[in-house]
Amino acid sequence: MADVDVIVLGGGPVGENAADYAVRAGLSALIVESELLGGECSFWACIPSKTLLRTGHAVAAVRRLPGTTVDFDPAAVLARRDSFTHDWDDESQVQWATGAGIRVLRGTGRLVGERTVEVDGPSGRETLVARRAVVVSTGSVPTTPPVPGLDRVRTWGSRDATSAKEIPPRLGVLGGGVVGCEMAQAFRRLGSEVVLLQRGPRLLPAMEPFAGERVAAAMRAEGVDVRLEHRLESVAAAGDQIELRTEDGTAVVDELLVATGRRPNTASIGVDAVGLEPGKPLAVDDTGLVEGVAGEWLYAAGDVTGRALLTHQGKYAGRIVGAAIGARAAGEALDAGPWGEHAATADHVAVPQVVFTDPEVASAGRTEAQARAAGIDVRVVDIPIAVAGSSLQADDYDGAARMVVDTARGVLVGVTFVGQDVAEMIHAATIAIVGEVPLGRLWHAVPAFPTMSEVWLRLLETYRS
Ligand SMILES: Cc1cc2nc3c(=O)[nH]c(=O)nc-3n(C[C@H](O)[C@H](O)[C@H](O)COP(=O)(O)OP(=O)(O)OC[C@H]3O[C@@H](n4cnc5c(N)ncnc54)[C@H](O)[C@@H]3O)c2cc1C
Ligand SMILES: NC(=O)c1ccc[n+]([C@@H]2O[C@H](COP(=O)([O-])OP(=O)(O)OC[C@H]3O[C@@H](n4cnc5c(N)ncnc54)[C@H](O)[C@@H]3O)[C@@H](O)[C@H]2O)c1
Repeated sequence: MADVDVIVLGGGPVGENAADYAVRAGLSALIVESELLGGECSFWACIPSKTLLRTGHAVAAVRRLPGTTVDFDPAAVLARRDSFTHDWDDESQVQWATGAGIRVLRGTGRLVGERTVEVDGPSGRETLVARRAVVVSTGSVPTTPPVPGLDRVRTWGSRDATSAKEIPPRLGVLGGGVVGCEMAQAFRRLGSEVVLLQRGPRLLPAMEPFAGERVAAAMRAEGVDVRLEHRLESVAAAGDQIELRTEDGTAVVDELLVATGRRPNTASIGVDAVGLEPGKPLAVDDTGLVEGVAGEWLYAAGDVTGRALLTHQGKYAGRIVGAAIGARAAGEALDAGPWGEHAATADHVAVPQVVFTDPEVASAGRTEAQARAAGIDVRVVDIPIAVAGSSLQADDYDGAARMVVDTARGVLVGVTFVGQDVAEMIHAATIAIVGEVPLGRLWHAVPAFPTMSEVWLRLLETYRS
């Protein structure tokens, strides 16, 4: 038994937020964590991957200005990565949790019944029963495609790439999604020869087409061998190396990063004990309640729901879940309508994402194709990013902006920027989409001169002309 209101299964960024917001709502919370508190994001994903990219981008930015000479030491980049991951020690996160009033239990948990979790930990097996709710936030795991030989050679997953202690002379990357693109460029800039195989016609296929096209062009210009429409037919060990066989030849690499997507981590967490199918995402309503389980006690948030595999969006869902559990426990009516306090409405229409390549890709809301598929009449405005702010930022600044407008409502439904340093501009788009700011009013939001945000003025001028 556990003397606790809420048990959170999985202490990644999402579980931490759900527990924190349950405690803020006056409940007690306990996180069960099998590896490191802070999860994939802090130790193997967002944070280490961005440290591997950041120095290379800063160096490239400086080189775009005349009169500069700059170089960097890959070993120092790896050391900075190690400091951000605290050498894969979660003590500071445990201190945060304790300070926030959250209990942490080390061990591997699984659902065994209503509000009941069994945990195998260092001191044996325990069965815990939550008074109010269980939140599942066990994240996602990488998928492996059925390529002959792949199971018989040494491969890297994203964890191996982000925690690498040495830079391989030749790196193969299978998959041209976000992980594949970010890691291909990071390792290229750290000194690897990189070959990237993408089965489809474009990199970053979930984003606007020009995003992947520009990232591919930039990576090729710096020597990444980007092969589109490329099927990896088989893989074989070649001594200590790995031979990749494709329809038009072979490539030999020292390491092969498989970055072909992720699936929700529900295969062995006991969802069958509550009538759900293992391996499938946990479908939730907008308050985070798991669909198909009676009694309003089982919630889920983050990657495990398959909604938006992004830390910020999962944390948003975690905050909503914690608050919703608190409100239900207090007998309060939930504010669960669109944009209500207890509804993750933004998941459907206003998700921001940044791909931290150079050029960066920053998007919010829907792509043109997604908007049209949702039945929205759209007008699309495409312009280069060519304002005083961008020309000051870098010589020969090369960027592109797209705005997708719902013509019936006169509001933005999607924005994408591609270019150096565009990440920090995307929050304005998120605000305009969430706030459903009429374009007539947005016209009065005057961007400061000479910033890159003047691209907003050009987008609106083009739309009005
Ligand atoms: C290489 C890479 C880079 C990324 N970069 C970004 C980025 O820049 N920005 C961004 O927004 N997103 C990024 N993501 C996505 C981001 O990492 C995830 O969306 C985020 O980590 C999801 O958080 P989560 O809490 O749902 O799951 P996780 O972070 O995966 O946490 C789940 C936790 O549950 C624990 N757990 C699992 N099963 C059990 C069990 N049975 N018992 C107890 N504990 C368990 C795990 O040990 C883990 O700590 C990246 C992903 C990858 C792979
Ligand atoms: N900066 C960020 O926000 C960030 C960074 C990294 C990861 N993430 C998140 O992590 C998730 C997982 O990323 P991911 O890149 O692993 O998955 P993904 O789904 O984004 O991309 C996988 C890619 O692999 C390709 N692919 C699949 N099978 C293949 C095969 N057999 N051969 C060649 N190509 C193949 C797909 O066409 C796709 O482009 C993403 O959904 C993303 O949201 C976010």
